[in-house]
Formats: sequence, structure tokens, C-alpha cells
Amino acid sequence: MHILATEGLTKRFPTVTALDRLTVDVGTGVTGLVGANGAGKSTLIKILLGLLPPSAGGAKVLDLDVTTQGTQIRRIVGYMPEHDCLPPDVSATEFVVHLAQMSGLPRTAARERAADVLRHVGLAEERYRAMGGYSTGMKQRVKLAQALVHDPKMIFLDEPTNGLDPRGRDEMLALIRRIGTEFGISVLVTSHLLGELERICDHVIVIDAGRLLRSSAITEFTQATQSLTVEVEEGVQPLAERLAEHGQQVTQHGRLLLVKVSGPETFDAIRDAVVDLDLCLIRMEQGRHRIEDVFREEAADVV
Ligand SMILES: Nc1ncnc2c1ncn2[C@@H]1O[C@H](COP(=O)(O)OP(=O)(O)OP(=O)(O)O)[C@@H](O)[C@H]1O
Repeated sequence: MHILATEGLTKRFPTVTALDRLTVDVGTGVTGLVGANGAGKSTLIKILLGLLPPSAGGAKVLDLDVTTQGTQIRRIVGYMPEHDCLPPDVSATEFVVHLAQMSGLPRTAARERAADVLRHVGLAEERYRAMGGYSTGMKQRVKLAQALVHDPKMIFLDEPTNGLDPRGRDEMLALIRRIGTEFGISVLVTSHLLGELERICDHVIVIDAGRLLRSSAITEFTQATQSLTVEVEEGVQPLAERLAEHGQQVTQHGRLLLVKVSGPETFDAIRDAVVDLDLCLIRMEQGRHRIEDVFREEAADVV
């Protein structure tokens, strides 16, 4: 099932083209939208919500047209904006209940639903305190809670890890993954940090200056490389020499050996050499591409 699709989507501002003939097609699950600052991520989200008209091309979200059915889209899609304007003298509970009522829930249902989502995002007793005294992490959680409160089918999260410390970022990423898996809500999440999306996304879209660089399943980004990392307790030098004698391409990096995989015989050669030299093998693992590598290569191709 396609949850969102764009066709030649273009957005021109007076001095800049923020989106340039973008054509993508996304299925259910967690999708990452990656790009440097100014790449066009927020502009795309605003168009998908029907808040900003495209200059050319079109887009559909859950089969609804962004130019003519914005209100219906916003009814079933949650949105966590990048910047916040949380009223400082209002508590998270009051704020989220208010937004739940604005979405059409009666007062009692709104209170119950707000309590549930605030618990899910990890705001405990603090939720009764005024938000002016909240940390960045707590504010991000409130923004996430309000995006979920009307029980959306899909959510757009714009830079949800912005301003968080490493622990806060890990917790937020785990929460987003749970929303996608346990709650079954499809997620479009933006970030300029490529590595963090690798951990939680099923699919990644990479854009640069409004143009599509790549749109693929995460498994395609991180497919196995053709090199094996080998670590032994001692004797890395004799092992390197022995493998080279047997025709393997080996490079040494401190205590690690990188061995080019030429076929199953590479694995056999390492096993035999380790046994012959009576070494203690700590690990032998096949490298995987990281999203950063792909992005760097493809950005270089485009320039
Ligand atoms: N309302 C606007 N008027 C004019 N230019 C705009 C407007 N909104 C965005 N832009 C420009 O469009 C380009 C894309 O901006 P956008 O905010 O979509 O990028 P982004 O990838 O979300 O980056 P960031 O993470 O920094 O917000 C930028 O050059 C930005 O300056």
C-alpha cells in the first residue's frame, strides 16, 4: 500500500527552488527523509499536509490529494513541527487535552486519550507542571504527544531529535520505532543526521537541494560489503602473511585485518590459517555499508 506519493513535485520560492521535480513513492512503516539543512525537508512536509501549495507537480497522502483535500489529510495525519511555540504557563496535560478537543474529541475522551499518549511518550508527573520549565527533551515529547493524540493513521515528525543529548536522542529514536511497529502508525521522520535513521527506518529518501538523490529500502543501503574484518588476540602479523601467501588480499589496520572476500574460499583460508598458527580468533565479520557512505558517493555523482 502506498501511503504517500509525489509526482514531479516542485516548490519555488522567489529566490530559491526548495523542491525540484521530486518523485517518490512510500509504503507503510518508518520512512526517513534525509538531507542537509535547507534541502527541502520541511517544505515537503508542509506541502504533504496541504499547508503550502506546490508550484508544479502533485502529491497524495493516504490517497488524498494535497492541493484539494488538505483538511482530510490533517484529520488523519499527525504533525510534529521542527520548531515549537508551546505556551510556557500551560501544563503538558492541559495543552494536549486542548489539542485533542480541537481535533473533535469530547472532553472526557480527550482527557483519557491525552493521559495515554503522555504516558506513552514518557512524561510522568511532570505533565502537570507548566511547560516553561521543561527541558528540550520534555518539550520534544509534548510535541510528539500532540501529534498522536487524535489517533492518526500516519505521523510526520520534523527533526524530532533536534537539540537532544545522546541519551535523549536514543530514547526518542526508540519511541519512534515503537510507534511504527507496536502502534502500527506509519511514520515519515526527517533528520540531517544520516546515521540515526539507519537504526529505525525501513525505507530512506535522501534529498539534496530539493532533488531526489535516492529512495530505497534500508537493507539496500546497508547491504554487505566485500570485505571481512578479522580480529585475533595475538599474531595478527603472521596471520596477514599467511593469508597473503594463500593469495588473499589483506590490509592491516592495527589489531584488525581487512580481507577482501573473493568467494567462500576466503572464509576457509582464514579458518585454516587461524588453526595452523594456533591463534585465538575473536571475531570475523562481514562489513556493511553505512548510509553515510552511500550519501557521500551519490552526492559526489550529482555535483
Ligand atoms: N517561506 C519561505 N520563503 C522563502 N524561502 C523559503 C521558505 N521556506 C523555505 N524556504 C527556503 O527553501 C529551502 C528549503 O527549506 P526547508 O526549510 O524546506 O529545508 P529543510 O531541509 O527543512 O532544512 P532545515 O532542517 O534547516 O529546516 C531553503 O533554502 C529555505 O531558505
